[in-house]
This record gives sequence, structure tokens and C-alpha cells, in this order.
Amino acid sequence: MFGLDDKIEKIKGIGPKKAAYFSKIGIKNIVDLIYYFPKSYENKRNIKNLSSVSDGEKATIVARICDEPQEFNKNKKLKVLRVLVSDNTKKGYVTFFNSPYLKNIFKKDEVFYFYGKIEIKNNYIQIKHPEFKNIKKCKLEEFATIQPVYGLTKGISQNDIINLQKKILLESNIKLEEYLPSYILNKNRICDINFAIKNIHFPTSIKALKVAKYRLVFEELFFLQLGLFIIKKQYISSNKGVRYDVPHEFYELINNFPFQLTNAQKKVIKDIIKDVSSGKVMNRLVQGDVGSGKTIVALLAMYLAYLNGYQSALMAPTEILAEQHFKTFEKILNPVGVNIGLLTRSVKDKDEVLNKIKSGKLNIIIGTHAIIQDNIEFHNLGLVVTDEQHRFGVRQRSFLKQKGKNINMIVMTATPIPRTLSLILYGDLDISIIDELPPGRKYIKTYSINEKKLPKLYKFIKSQIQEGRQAYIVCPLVEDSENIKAKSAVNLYKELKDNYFKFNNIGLIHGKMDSVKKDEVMQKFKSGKLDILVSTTVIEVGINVPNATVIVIQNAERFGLAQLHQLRGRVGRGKYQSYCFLVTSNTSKNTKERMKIMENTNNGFIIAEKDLELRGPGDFFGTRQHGLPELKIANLFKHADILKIAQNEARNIVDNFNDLNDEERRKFFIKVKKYFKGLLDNFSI
Ligand SMILES: Nc1ncnc2c1ncn2[C@@H]1O[C@H](COP(=O)(O)OP(=O)(O)OP(=O)(O)O)[C@@H](O)[C@H]1O
Repeated sequence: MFGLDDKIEKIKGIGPKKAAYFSKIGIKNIVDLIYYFPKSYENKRNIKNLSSVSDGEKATIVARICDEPQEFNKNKKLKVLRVLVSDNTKKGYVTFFNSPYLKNIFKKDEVFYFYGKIEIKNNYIQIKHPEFKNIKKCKLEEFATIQPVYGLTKGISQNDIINLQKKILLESNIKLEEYLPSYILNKNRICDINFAIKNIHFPTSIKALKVAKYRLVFEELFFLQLGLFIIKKQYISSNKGVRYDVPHEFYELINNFPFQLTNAQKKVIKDIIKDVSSGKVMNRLVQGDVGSGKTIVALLAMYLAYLNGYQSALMAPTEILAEQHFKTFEKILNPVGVNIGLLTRSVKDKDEVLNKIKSGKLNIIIGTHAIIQDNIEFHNLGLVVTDEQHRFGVRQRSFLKQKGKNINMIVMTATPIPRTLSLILYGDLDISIIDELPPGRKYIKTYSINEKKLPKLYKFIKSQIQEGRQAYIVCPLVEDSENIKAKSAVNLYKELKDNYFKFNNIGLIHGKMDSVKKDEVMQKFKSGKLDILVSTTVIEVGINVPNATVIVIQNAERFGLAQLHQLRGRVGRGKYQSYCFLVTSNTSKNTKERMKIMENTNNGFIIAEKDLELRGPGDFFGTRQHGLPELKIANLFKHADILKIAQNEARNIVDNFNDLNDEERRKFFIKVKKYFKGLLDNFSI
């Protein structure tokens, strides 16, 4: 008899060496083993006649040996054994290579099951190296199973895992205790955990596999969402926010802006005011498409914190961006008496800045994520604004929350994703969306072009420069690489400087340059001293130069759609018509399709959805990147329908938690905590 927490060494045949291999794929205990799901299945249930099989399919046939097997040498190294078989509908060949010992197994007129990949050429049916069994020795249902296929590691074979799973699930009488409440199972027609676990490993039919999978996908998404809702609830109940006032100075600043806020910006500011004046702590995600004006929203929230006597911090994903924000903030907020400090690696008088933060002389601190990583002492930090870029995920947010009491938080993201997914990736936050661009923005005309057209394109760039505009040229690499065939910024810069753009001012910026140099180049470009900036993706986020109207992206096939959209967003930020050129010589169907999407729309939400569609299954949202547990069986895109149901049930549980009895609550919490591996350890319900 096995218990779930028993070590796998308890299973006969598993010594310390094997156990060490198993632990490499996360299997230490019996429970790890049975929750180690197959990554795919071999469906030997696909039983076919030879007359109805098609080329390329995998099928089981039941056939009689027509003749003695033929043996011949194809070449010196390859011995072929060919067996003519028939199932009364048609004849075909079963072929084996270098396996002379099989000759005596296939006796004339005996009947065998064969399973393998069917090949048909000119009406000649062949199965190479099939699995087989004599029908006298095995029943069809024993042969034609749906066989699990597991992910392996060195030292472990398919049979190792299959045999262990069999020992536990089919031969021992292991029973799991159901941990989902029966009302959820009944309402959503979800099978119980024992059926699910047995059938995910050894499905008795395709339908049973579907039912089992549904349950396990549901449960994974349900616990993920539940944990996130619990974190959110905890943020709210454990932190008694400070009630902010909204004095007239706040509206005066808005009235003095050179532009009117868009309705979407106003709506988000209203959400923020509602949060901070509610007496609860704010945890808000501001999602807005590229160039929709998120910075100004952050600035206003931070000004409001200042007006209420609190410090605030803005964390940018790059130093360049931190410096840009610093300058924007100084320009707008210095005149109204706000003291702003910049804290990046390259700041010289760092100690002085730190002292001023501690003493409260600085009201707003702008920097990179080092602000929270280093143990900086604040005077009275009241608001933190972060960017979701660079892995500032749920774990870091939770860490920050535990650092100080009552800290309001705004997370900015320029990656628009569907709402159901925001609820997962930002499940601990409330969500506001800026779904409108400032007025007067023109559609960025986008063209996918072949490298051969570059001279023509450079001519066009020259004409834009003559009109007083500027251009970015983005390369995937900093320097040329032996292994990757793609343009490098350093080389392209040299090439263009000496040739096409000899008479123009051209600059180079990339991540390997030191910050002072980077800043110098960026300032030159911003002030219009440079006509062209050759760069890597360091300019991807946030850089704001409204006079730039052309962006050329070299080797565009190497970038994801969301990234291309971000890069493209560096232009079209002012009143001028802007252009994006995606340079690629890659003619694959996928590249063509992706370039078409970029040509056809400027809308980040549409691009995000298409991106998901094209990328297909897999953990492409990088739940891990967001600090969430890795999904083992669910797929946020493929299982969007189940996700919605799981979200509703999770919300229901959190809202009505007190309706559950202690035992139910306990069971849940153990499961959710386990699932979040430590993240929820400081939480209670
Ligand atoms: N309501 C508005 N009307 C006109 N211009 C605006 C408005 N709001 C912001 N802007 C301007 O639009 C430009 C882009 O704004 P901002 O940099 O805040 O965008 P963003 O959403 O942060 O973009 P990104 O996601 O690319 O970083 C800036 O030049 C800003 O001054």
C-alpha cells in the first residue's frame, strides 16, 4: 500500500540512482509521479483495414502472415526483413531493419496486430518497424491502448515511467481524497480526481481522456486564479490605505497642460482617485496601447501623492527611460514645487540622493528596478509606479507590499492582452484600460519590404530628413555574430555613415554602451542634432521623440509581433505622418502572415490576439515570467473557455469564503499554497 507522500524509492525496483534521475524531472514522491502528466499519447485504438488506411497516419491493423518473411541486403549495413500480410481487404508489407531474429516469429498464416505509421506509395502499403503482438497471446484491447508519452530525461525511459505509473495507479489501490467541492464538480460536470488521474495516464477511451483532461485543466486554472484572488483580497484587508484628498492644485496642473487629457486618460485618473480616496490600498494595472499617454497618468498619480504629503517612486525598465521620465517630470512638476530625484546606476552623487530620499527632501524618485532591490530607506513612501517589463511580476509586487504598509501601487503595461488573461497575469490587481490615443495621431503606414529595396528606402528617409524629420533604424544584434545571420547595429552604422548617409548626422546606440554615452546619444537625437539613430531594441520601450517619423526594423522576422508593435510605437507620437518598414528576406508562410498583420493594423489588442493565435499552444505568456506557477497541463489561450468558468468559480469561492465549512477551507488552502510554492506562505484567509 502506498501513501501519496511516500518516496518513490518505496516502489520495488527504484534504487537511489534511479530516484536521482527521477528527481531531475521533479518526481520525488508518489504524488509528484501521478501528477506528472503525459505530454502526448499514442492512440493504438485507431484500428483500420488495409483498404481504408491513409498515407502518414498511425494505425493498428490485424493481419495474417501470407508468406515466409523475405530477407535481403539493401546495402552493406542494412539488412531488410519484409513480411507480406493481408487482412482480407488488401495486402501490405511489414518491414524491419537489421532484425534477423524476427524471421522465426512471423509464421505463415498466423495473425498479428501491428501498430505503426502507414506509408503508401503507388498503392504499395508498408509499415516500417511496427509494434506487434500475436493475437493468440494478447487481446485486442490489451494491445490497442491509448498509450501515454512522457517527457524524459537522461537515465529514464518511457517504459520506466509507464511501469511506475502502472504499479501505482493500476496495481496498487491508491485513492486520492477529492479536494474540489462537490457543488463545483456537479455544476460543471467535472469528474472526480481518481477518475481524472487514472485516465490521464491510462485512458480507457478517447472520451475518458477528454473528461479527465478537462478536470485537470480546470483545476489548474482554478487554483491559479484562486491564489491570485486570495493575494488580492489579502492586499486589501491587511493594508488600511490612507485616504487622499484631491486639492484644487491637482486640477490646476491638469488645466495648465498644453493639451486636453483624452477621455480614456480621464477615466483612468478617476479610477485612481476613487482608489486612493476610498481608504483602501490601490493595486491598479494601467493597460494602454503604445503612445496612449500613460506617463502623464503616472505623473498625475504621483503629484497627488505629493499633495497629500507622500513620497512616490517610479521604476522604469531601462536607464534611458528613467532619464527621459526624469526630464519630463522636472519640466512639469518643478514649477509647482515638487523635488524630483533620479536614481540609476550612473548617478554620481548617489549617497546624496539616498540621504535626500531618507530625509524626505525628495518627493518623487525616478529610477530603475534597483529602487526596490537595494534596501533604500524612504521617508514616507506612499505610491510606487512600476512597469511590467523586466519581470516585475506578482512575486516582486507581493515583496514590495510586504516592505511597507499602505503602499499604493500602479503597474503600467503597454502590452494589451484580453481581459481573461489580464485576470491571470495581473490577477492581484484591478485593471484600467487607456483605449484611446491622443487626438491628431495619424495611422502609421507599415510596409514589409525585401532587403533589395533598401536603397529606395534610404532615399525616402533622406527626403523625410530634408523635411526636418528623424528616423530610427533598428537591428537585432549589437555586433556581427558568427552564429546568427542578422544585421548588427555596429556594422550597419559604419556602413551607412560611410555611404548612404555620409552627409547626414547619424548616431549609434546599443545596450553594451555605458550609460553616460547612451544618454549623450539619446539627448542628441531628442534635440534633433542627429537625423538618424541606428539602434538595437534598447529603444523598444517608452522612448518619446515626436519628431521621428520613420522606423526601419531590420530582420523583422526575428521579432515577436508584440515587440514589433512596441518598436513601431516609437514613431507616430506627434502630428506628422509616420512610417514603419519591416525589412525581411524570409519568405516563410509564418513570416508573411505576421508581416501582413503588422501592415493591416495599428491596434495593439488585435495584434496581441493574433500573436497568440499564431504562436499556438505552449506557455507562451510566460506565466513563470510573471512570477506565477508554471502551467503543467492548461494552456491560457487554448483553454480560454475553461479559464472563464474557472475564474467564475474562483471568484465565487473568494467572495463567499465564509459559506464553506472549516474542513473545505482547509483543504483548499493547502492545495493553493502548495500550488504557489511559497508565495502564499505569509497569507491566511
Ligand atoms: N491627451 C494628450 N493629448 C496630446 N498629447 C498627449 C496626450 N497625452 C499624452 N500626450 C503625448 O503623447 C506622447 C506619448 O505619451 P506617453 O509617452 O505618455 O505614452 P505611453 O503610453 O507611455 O507610450 P509607450 O507605451 O510607448 O511608452 C507624449 O509626447 C505625450 O506628451
